Amino acid sequence: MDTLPYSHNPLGDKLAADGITLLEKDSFNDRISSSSLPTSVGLEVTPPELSTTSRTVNSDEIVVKFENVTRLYGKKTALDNISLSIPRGEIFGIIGHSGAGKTTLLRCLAGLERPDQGRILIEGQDFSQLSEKKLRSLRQRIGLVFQHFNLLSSKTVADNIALPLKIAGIPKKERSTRITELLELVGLDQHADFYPSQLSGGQKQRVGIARALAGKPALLLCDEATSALDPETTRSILELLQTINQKLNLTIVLITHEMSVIRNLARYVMVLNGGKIAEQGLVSNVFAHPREAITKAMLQEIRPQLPKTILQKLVSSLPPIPSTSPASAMEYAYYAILQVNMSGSLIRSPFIAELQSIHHLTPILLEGGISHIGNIPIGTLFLAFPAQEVEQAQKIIRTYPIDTLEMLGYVTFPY
Ligand SMILES: Nc1ncnc2c1ncn2[C@@H]1O[C@H](COP(=O)(O)OP(=O)(O)OP(=O)(O)O)[C@@H](O)[C@H]1O
Repeated sequence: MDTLPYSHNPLGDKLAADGITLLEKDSFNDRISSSSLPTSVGLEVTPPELSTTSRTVNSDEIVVKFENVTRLYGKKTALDNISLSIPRGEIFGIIGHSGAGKTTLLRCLAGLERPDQGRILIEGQDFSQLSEKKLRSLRQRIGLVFQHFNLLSSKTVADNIALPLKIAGIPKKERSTRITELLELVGLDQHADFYPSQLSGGQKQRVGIARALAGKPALLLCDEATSALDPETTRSILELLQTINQKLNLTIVLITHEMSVIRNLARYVMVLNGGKIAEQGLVSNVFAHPREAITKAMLQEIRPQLPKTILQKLVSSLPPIPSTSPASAMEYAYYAILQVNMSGSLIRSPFIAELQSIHHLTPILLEGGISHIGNIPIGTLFLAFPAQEVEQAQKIIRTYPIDTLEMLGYVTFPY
């Protein structure tokens, strides 16, 4: 008898309890009927929640729509008035700390929970109005990828992928063709007869992805799909998800606590905090111009950091000047450190050279780095200026199209 590793995965437990995709722990005996969904009307709308994009989308291109969704657990508001629209073929990331409401949102999205207020529409169908039976068939339009893969250990790779097809009543010959296609898509065509115990973590997740795609879903939900993987394997799984998104024009929702996953894969991001939307929009905009403290804090994960040796020596203000020394001596003994965040063409300009040659400042580059979101470069520089230069330096730097400028404090050199 197979045992699914649900215990590692709270969502897996909850999904198992609700009988979705991985259905019953041993038997997969829930029967899901296949159904075709009506196409929705073709009115021209621009999703207000994605106002950072100028793209105009047909309403029938919106695969997921939340309208003022609130979900309560007793007195606890797990989701508070959430509105979002996800156009077909997009990769949408949802990020937040533990307890932010990510799992609740995913469960609502998967049709496992009904909102207490508001509406959820998948391909124009209102989840909250559907009977259990219709809800089950709508769930078939949703593929789920789990953090801990949730494969059946006594079944081969091919049989794991076959399960949802069997449940959907797909004939054997068709199943076999589909499995061959899926194995090729996920790069496991040589592994059909392997058992999960013979696979690496990344290969197991490839099987999980193939299984989620078996029913040709309209939407792929990935719940911390790479959190159990090492960085190299994470990269290869993110590349696979990107290939799938492009080849199949499949809409993907990523739930994660890692900004690097959002940066590498998603086009849109929603930051959840305490059940509320902190901010949402194009990843390139939100990353370059984070408005909320929670977003800024989460972005620290992927921005370069000031070396610890310098951080430890930072003081927030210049120490009192000893009566025996002239003020200038004290100023000359200290450097002020500025953090400059910038994006786009400024990164490719001779910014530091200009500070020196045109403005006669003497910055020292302490630390820095550039990441790319799509083809937009986003960079951070930590610059040290002699304390007496820092006011002027801030004024001048603010005349450039930077994203943010922060004065971090003072430090003596050599550090
Ligand atoms: N069944 C429940 N009963 C009561 N409170 C709940 C229940 N499920 C979730 N909560 C609460 O709702 C809030 C959101 O929980 P949720 O699991 O959605 O957060 P999360 O962002 O997924 O966190 P994590 O990353 O730790 O899984 C939390 O405060 C949590 O304690």
